[in-house]
Amino acid sequence: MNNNEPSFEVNFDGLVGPTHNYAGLSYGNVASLNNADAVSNPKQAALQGLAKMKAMHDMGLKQGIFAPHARPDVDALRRLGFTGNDKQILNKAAKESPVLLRTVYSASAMWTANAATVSPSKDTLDEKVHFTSANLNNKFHRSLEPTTTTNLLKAMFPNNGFFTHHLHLPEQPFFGDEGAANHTRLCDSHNDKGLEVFVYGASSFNHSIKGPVKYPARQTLEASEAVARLHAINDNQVLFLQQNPDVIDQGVFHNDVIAVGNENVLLCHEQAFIDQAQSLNRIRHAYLGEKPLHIIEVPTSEVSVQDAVSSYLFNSQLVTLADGSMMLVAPEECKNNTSVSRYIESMLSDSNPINNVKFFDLRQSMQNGGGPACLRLRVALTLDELNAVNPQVMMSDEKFAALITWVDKHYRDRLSDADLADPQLLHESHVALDELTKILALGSVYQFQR
Ligand SMILES: N=C(N)NCCC[C@H](NC(=O)CCC(=O)O)C(=O)O
Repeated sequence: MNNNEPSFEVNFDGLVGPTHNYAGLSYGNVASLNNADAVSNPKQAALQGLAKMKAMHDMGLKQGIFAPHARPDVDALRRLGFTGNDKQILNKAAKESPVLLRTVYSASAMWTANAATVSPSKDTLDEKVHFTSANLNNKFHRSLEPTTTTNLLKAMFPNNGFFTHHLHLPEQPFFGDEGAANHTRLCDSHNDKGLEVFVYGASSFNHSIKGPVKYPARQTLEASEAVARLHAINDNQVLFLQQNPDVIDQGVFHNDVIAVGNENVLLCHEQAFIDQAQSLNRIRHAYLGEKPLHIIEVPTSEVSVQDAVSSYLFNSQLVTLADGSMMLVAPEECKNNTSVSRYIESMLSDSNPINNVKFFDLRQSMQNGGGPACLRLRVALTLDELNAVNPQVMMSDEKFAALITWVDKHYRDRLSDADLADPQLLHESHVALDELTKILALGSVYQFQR
């Protein structure tokens, strides 16, 4: 099965936007709620993200940059009945509904694992790469993202001979879709046909499927099925599994908080899936590769669900290095958690392809429930497809330097709730993003530029 055609997994990381703040908007996401009143540092957040991107680039991996969205989204406030010019609207919202003001300021598009679901050309009937932006219907602040996400994806992947972009699913809870955070691809190597595993939290139509009782299930079975249909994924390359509803109720709001896959490795917690033994057997049975599939199941006795949620062990990235070995790209919180760091040590010495770990300080994002894997959208590409990507969105030493200068010039180092009423913040944000679209050659992707 293994072919020699070169192929790449490119990680497109969300560049943290200038209005990154803590607003407590994501019920079911423990970190978001715990830090609802914290003061953020957008500059540090952006620099932490860029440091990770640069480190990945320096390791020889292909790294891309996903631009932030324009915030505040004043049009959303207009749609909700606020009138006047931008400044008047922001003032009125600050007085009448501070919570709505927070939602339209959220920089949540930084978590690009939720931007879209991507199916590589090796998996699709027409042999094109398919993208469907996620509707992120479960949270109002995130439901503002899909249209701009699609504009950005089209500017990043402009060649319709290689890339197909689908409209996000209906904006309705029955089709709640959170993108690649609930989607893993298993294969011998990125240039082989993969098994696309879609993980859902609940079903909208089938009430015999028991969902969580405390926190919401953000991804529905019906949404996953629709995305697989849109992408025309070959039948033998798709699997739908249910996430364990009990762990959703303990703060595992996306599957990538409890499992991560890369090529022929699936690292997951013992409680990740419903009927775990049967779910894992379905994966083994459907796996198309010839190499051994490594399913590394982390026992509760070694890492509790609570430790998994607080350390974000499973929100690590798992990447294949040039020598074929795999590296865990983990948040620093894993190093500081005794049971998690002990587990990582033992996993690295066990016989499996993962034999290295690198820890990153992503605290600004982590405090909103976003770890290393939340910050990136994986796109597996052939060489021809890679050559068709807008080259200006790819990381390089020069691009890194330009982005650091840009962040230093435009970003504040402190943002609290009180700052959101300041219309100057909107102005600063627009000036910064207008300049960014030139650095990344994106064209007029934002509403304020049209
Ligand atoms: N697991 C993945 N792939 N992504 C993490 C997304 C975190 C995001 N947090 C937020 O949206 C918090 C915003 C706030 O409270 O200010 C969310 O809950 O959707």
